[in-house]
Amino acid sequence: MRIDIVSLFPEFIAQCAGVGVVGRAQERGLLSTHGWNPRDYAAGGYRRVDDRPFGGGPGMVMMIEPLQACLSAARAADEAPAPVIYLSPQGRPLTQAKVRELAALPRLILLCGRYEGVDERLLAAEVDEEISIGDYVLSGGELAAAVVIDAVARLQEGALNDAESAVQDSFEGDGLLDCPHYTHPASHALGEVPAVLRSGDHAAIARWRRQQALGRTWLRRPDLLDEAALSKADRALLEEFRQQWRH
Ligand SMILES: c1cc(-c2cnc[nH]2)ccn1
Repeated sequence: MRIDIVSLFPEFIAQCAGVGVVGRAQERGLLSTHGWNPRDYAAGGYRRVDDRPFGGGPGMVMMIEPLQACLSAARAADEAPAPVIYLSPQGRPLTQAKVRELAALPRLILLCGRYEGVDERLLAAEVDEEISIGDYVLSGGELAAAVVIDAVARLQEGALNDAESAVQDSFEGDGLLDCPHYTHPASHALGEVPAVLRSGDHAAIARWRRQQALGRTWLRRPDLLDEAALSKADRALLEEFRQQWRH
């Protein structure tokens, strides 16, 4: 099995993949891992990979272009087809059933975000699946990628010296999924930044972000909604989202 990892810190993954079960699986030729750094595909002297979020707010968002070029290079490195998996809290929870499904593939491409996240247009165009390793926020996707690599390596024939069964951990889920994020450029072949985020109307922006978070949670993780203590305003926003979604 081949795993390509797109990350601003490929050395992190190389360290994790070089020891223990994963290191042994690589030595035995059961698995190979390959790191790709989007900064190597960023234009200009500063090799910029992130920019400020439209609509304001803290942190930075990873830009489309370096990631798109880096993913193209990773894909071209081997003829085997591979799903692109983005590690994020907005993803579907990783379960052992999913690990078994991934472990049976010839190849995976894992995309690790940093900062506030990745421009939503890149995700929409390039990502086949989002996976979360739990309902908490990490500093980036690398630790989650290391978890996926470890879990699928253990299922490679001959990786484990003895018959150990992998245990599926449950997690306490609460809160809502994040809203989509966008950064420069405002216009791109992959689409436009939603106008509200460029309006400068902070109340409208906050409303839109809350509604998107509620709507995404309803669509992707309704189980979390059952747990969340929604205000009257939240319920009205969500109902509006549901109406729009159904039309
Ligand atoms: C996968 C990724 C993440 C994450 C990526 N960047 C910040 N947190 C959290 C949980 N599962």
